[in-house]
Amino acid sequence: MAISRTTLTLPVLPLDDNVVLPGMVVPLDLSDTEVRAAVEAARAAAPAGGKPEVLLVPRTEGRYAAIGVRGRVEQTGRLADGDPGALIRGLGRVRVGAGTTGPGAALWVEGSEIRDVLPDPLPGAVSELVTEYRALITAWLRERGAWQVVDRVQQIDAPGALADNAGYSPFLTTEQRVSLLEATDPVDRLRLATGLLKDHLAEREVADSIAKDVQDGVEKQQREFLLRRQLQAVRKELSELTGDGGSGEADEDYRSRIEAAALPPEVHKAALAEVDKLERAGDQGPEAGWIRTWLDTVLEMPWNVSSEDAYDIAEARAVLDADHTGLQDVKDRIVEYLAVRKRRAARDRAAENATPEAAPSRSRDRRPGGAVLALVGPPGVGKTSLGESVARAMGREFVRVALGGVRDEAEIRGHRRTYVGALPGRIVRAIKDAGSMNPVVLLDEVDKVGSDFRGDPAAALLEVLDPAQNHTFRDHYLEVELDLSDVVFLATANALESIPQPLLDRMELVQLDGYTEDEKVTIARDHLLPRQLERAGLDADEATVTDDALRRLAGEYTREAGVRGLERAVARVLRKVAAGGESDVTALPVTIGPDDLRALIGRPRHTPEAAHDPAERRTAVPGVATGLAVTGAGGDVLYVEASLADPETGGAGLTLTGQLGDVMKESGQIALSYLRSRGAELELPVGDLKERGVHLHVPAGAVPKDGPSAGVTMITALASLLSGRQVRPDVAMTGEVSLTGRVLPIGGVKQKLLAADRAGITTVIIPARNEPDLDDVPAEVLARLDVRPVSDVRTVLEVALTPGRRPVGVAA
Ligand SMILES: Nc1ncnc2c1ncn2[C@@H]1O[C@H](COP(=O)(O)OP(=O)(O)OP(=O)(O)O)[C@@H](O)[C@H]1O
Repeated sequence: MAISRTTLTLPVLPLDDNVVLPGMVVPLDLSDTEVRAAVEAARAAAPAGGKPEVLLVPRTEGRYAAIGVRGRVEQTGRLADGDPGALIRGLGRVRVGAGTTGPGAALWVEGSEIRDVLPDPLPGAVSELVTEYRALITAWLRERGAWQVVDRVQQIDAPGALADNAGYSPFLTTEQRVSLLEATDPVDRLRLATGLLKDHLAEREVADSIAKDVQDGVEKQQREFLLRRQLQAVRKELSELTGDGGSGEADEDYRSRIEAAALPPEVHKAALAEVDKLERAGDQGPEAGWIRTWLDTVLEMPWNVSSEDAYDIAEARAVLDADHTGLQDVKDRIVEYLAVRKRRAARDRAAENATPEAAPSRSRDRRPGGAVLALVGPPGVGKTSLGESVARAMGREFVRVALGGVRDEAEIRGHRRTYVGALPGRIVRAIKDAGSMNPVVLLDEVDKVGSDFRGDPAAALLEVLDPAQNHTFRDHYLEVELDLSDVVFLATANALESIPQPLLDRMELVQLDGYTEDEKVTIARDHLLPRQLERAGLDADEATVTDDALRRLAGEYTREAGVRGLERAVARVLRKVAAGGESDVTALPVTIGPDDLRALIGRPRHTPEAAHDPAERRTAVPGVATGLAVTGAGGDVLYVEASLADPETGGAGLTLTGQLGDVMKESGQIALSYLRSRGAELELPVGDLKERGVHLHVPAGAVPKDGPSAGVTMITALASLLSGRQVRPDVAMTGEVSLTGRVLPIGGVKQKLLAADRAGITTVIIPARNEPDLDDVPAEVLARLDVRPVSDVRTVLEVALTPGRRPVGVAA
C-alpha cells in the first residue's frame, strides 16, 4: 500500500505515559513546562489567523517514539481542576525526523507526514476485518452503556481510523497504544487493534466466570444456610403452636404411608407421633435414623393381614397323613387340637355377633385352641416338619423361631428403643416374616432357653403363650400392643426335664419317641428317598433303593431315634449313584440292594453288640453292664463299668466319673450301700467292698447323664465284678433301685426299648411297675424283645449274669 509523505517542521510536545492517536481530541495541562513551551512555540510560529500545531510524541523513560501525531491546538483555557490547559486534536501520523531550530524554548523537529492509503474498493478480507472489529467493539461499548461512542464508531469506515479510535480504549496499556501508533499500515493497525480487543475480551470472560463462580458459590451457601435456618424455625414454631409439625418430603412420605396402611388406631396414633418427632429432630443426628427404622418396622408389620381358617378337619388330617408316615397318636392329638380350636373360634364368633357389647369380656378367655401344643422328642423325628404340616393343614403361614441358646429376655421381647442397635424381639420379627397376624409359630427348642443376668426369656415366653395376656403383647421395641391371640403357637423340645416348669404348665405335651426300624424304612421309602432323588437330580425310575437296603442303612449305618442321619445316608448313596464312578453301579437305571451299600458308602458303623466276636464285646469282662437311657438324642444304650481300687494304694470310698448328674451319683451310692449290706445274701464276696475303694464309670464322658434309672445297671456291674460273672451281652436293663433292693419304675420305656432293639439287644429288664408302658411300644419291637419286668434286684442279677465264674479283679 502506497503511503505519501509531506515534510513539516513542528515543535515537539512530549507525552509521558500518554499517547494521542489521530482523530482523538485531548485536553493537556499547560502548567507542565514542556507542554507550555511547545504550545507557546507553536503559537509563535503559527501563521496569522491559523491555529498553532505541535508534534505529539510519546516518550517512555526519556526516549521518544519514532512516530508522532500532528496536533492542532483547538483552544486554550482552564481545565476542570482550574489549571491552564489546551484542547488538542490529533490529526495525522508524522515520522519524527532530525532536530532543527525554531522560536521559543521548545524542541523543533522535522517530520514527514504519513497518510493512510488504501485501495478502493477495499479488499474483501479488509472489509471483513472492519466488520468484525466494529461488531466486537460495538458489543463491548454497548455492554458498558457507551451509546454515543457506539454511534461514532458506527460512522467510521476507514480501517486505519477505526483502529486509531481504539486509542480511547481504557484497557490498553501505553505500550499497546504506542504499538498502534507505530503501525503505519492501516490494515496491520486494525488487525492489531482487533487482536488487542479480543485478548481483552477473552481475559475478561475468564475473570468474569471466575468471579461469577465465586459469587455463585457464596450465594448458594448463604442461601442454603438461610433457608435451613428458616425451615427449622418454622417447624419449631408450628409444632409449638399446634402440636403439629411442618414436614419435609420424606416425612410427608411416612405420613402418607401411615394413612395408606390403615393401621390399628393405637398404632396409627403412635406412628404419627413418631413422624412429628422425626420432623422436629431434623435430618441430622442419630435420632432421625432410629425413628425411621422404627417407622419402617411398624409399616412392615402385617397389621391387616390374616389368613382365613377355611380348613375342615378331614382335610387337615389328610394333609398331616400325606406329609408324615406313622405317628398316628401324634396326628390324632393334633387333629383334636385343631377341632377344638375351630369349635371355640366358631362359638366366639357367634357370641360376638349375638352380643357385641359382650366382646370385651371375651378377652379373658381368648384361647381358641386351649393350651399350646408341645412336640417333645429326640432330634429328627419330625417335630419341625409336623409344625409345618399343621400350618399347611390350617392354610396359615408358618414361621419357625429358634430358641436354642436364647438367654436374653430382649431376644423375645425386643430391646428398648434407647438401646443402640435396638431390634424388635423374635416374636415380632416372626410375625413380620410371616406377613400375617395369625401364622403358625413354631417355638423350636423351648428346652434350650436359658436365663441369666439379662433377664429371663422364659418369663417373656410365658406372656407370649398365656391366652390371658397375649392379646396385648408389648414388644419393648415396638411399644405398641400386638394381639397374638390368633397366632397358633407350637413348641418343640428334645427333653422334657429341661423345659422351665411354668412354661411346661402352659403346654400340652405330645411325645414323639422315635421310630422302629420298620417305620424308618417306610418313612425313607415314602418321603426321604423321593426328596433325596430329586435333590440328586435323579428320576425315580433311574435309581431304586430296596427296602432291605434302607433297613440296613437305618440299622447299621445310623443309630438314632429319628431319621435325620438316615436321610443323610440316603443322600450320600444317591450322590454316589449320580456321580457314578467308584462303585460298579455306574449305568442307570440301578437298583441298590443291601450288599451294594458297602461299595457306595463304605462300611457300616454300627453292628449289634451281641453280634460282635465274644472277645470284643463290651461286656466280655466282669464289671461291665449294659444300661438303657434317654438322652436329648433319644433312647440309647450305655455301659456302666465298675472296678475296685488297689488295697494298698487306692483309698476307700466311691468314685463316680463320666459327667454324672446328682441323681445318678446318688444311684451309685445307693447301689454300693445296698451291696455292702445285702450282698452276702446274694452270695457275693462283699468283704472287698468294705475295704477297697470302688470306682464306677459311665463312658461317653462328654455326654452329661442323669436320672435314677441306671440304678440296676450299677448294681449289676458291681455284682458282676465281685462275682467274676460276666453280664450277658444280649441283656440290657433299666430301673431305679431302693436301698432295700426293690426295683422302682422309671420313664422313657418306649424310647429305651426302641434303643435296645436298635442296638441288637434281645432281652430287656424293666421295672415290673412299668409294664403298662409296654402298650405304647410297637408290637414288632415287642415281638423281637424278651422283656422281663422285675421287682427286685435279685431277679435282675439272675437274668443278667452269666453262670460262669471268674476270679475277682480281672476287670481293671
Ligand atoms: N414320620 C415322618 N414322615 C415323614 N418324614 C419324616 C417323618 N419324621 C421325620 N421326617 C423327616 O425327617 C426330617 C427331620 O425332621 P425334623 O427336622 O422335623 O426333625 P425334628 O424332630 O424337628 O428335629 P430337631 O429336634 O432336631 O429339630 C425331616 O425332613 C422330616 O420331614
